[in-house]
Amino acid sequence: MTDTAPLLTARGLVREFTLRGRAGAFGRRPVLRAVDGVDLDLYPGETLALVGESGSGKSTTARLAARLLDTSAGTVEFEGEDVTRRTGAALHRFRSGVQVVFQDPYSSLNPRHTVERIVTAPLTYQGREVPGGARAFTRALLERVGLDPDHSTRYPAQFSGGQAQRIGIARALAVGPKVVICDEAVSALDVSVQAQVINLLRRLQREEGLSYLFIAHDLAVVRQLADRVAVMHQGKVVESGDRDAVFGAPEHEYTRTLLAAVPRIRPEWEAARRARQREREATA
Ligand SMILES: Nc1ncnc2c1ncn2[C@@H]1O[C@H](COP(=O)(O)OP(=O)(O)OP(=O)(O)O)[C@@H](O)[C@H]1O
Repeated sequence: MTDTAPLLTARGLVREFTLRGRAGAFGRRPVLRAVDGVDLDLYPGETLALVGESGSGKSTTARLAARLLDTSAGTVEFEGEDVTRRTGAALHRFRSGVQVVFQDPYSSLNPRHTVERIVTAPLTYQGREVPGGARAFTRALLERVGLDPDHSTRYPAQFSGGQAQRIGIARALAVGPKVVICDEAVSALDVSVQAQVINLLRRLQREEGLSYLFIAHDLAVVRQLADRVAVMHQGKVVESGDRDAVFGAPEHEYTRTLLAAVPRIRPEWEAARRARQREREATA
């Protein structure tokens, strides 16, 4: 990885939130440092997973890297250019390169808009033409993510959770990004649906050379997808490296605790859960 330049780089990222509540000494309100000096490098074609317990700062880091949130300090670079303070058209150009898929597909898709309007919105928002027209463009995108192209005039509520997440992925792909930041993108899905969406992400990466910054608290999912892993604890990256090295021989005490806390799914529970899922699908 080191002989290629990283696509997306974070250096010394800091984000503080001013908390509500009574001001303390000198009239200052309490401040929470959610992200505390994070360095990250995402290389072309790889998946870098950001793991850590709830509240460790993963989502805030993702939002800073995607420029959805302003930094308190530190820089974000994309393809070697500092994008930390970009606005307007320059920010749009950055957004064409870096897209986000969020956790909850239903709340991140406008329920009153058709799929066609949803997936072409990033282009129209940026004032870009939709190549080949909205209908043909949407049909092609739906096919790419494994959905029926005839469903482009449907609304989000007419899709299952897994299908809705595929629409979220299609929307991210619409602008032709090199980086997709997946912020707990498969966490809300049932395990079997999760596996299908993970396979889709893998296929898209293979076919299109995408890079993923993959935020997840589920280490089993991370094992399936990540090339490298960065472990966050209290706003800092405490350990990072190749997936097998981090999982196989964790150096930091916190990583060992995190790995030890992974619930082992008992095979018989998983078999029963799958049977229930099949039943639900058969009666749907
Ligand atoms: N807008 C905000 N205002 C105040 N505090 C915030 C805000 N956003 C995040 N935080 C706080 O920052 C810390 C880090 O949150 P963040 O969501 O980044 O963690 P996380 O590792 O992604 O956790 P989770 O997996 O639960 O989403 C938490 O203590 C959270 O409460």
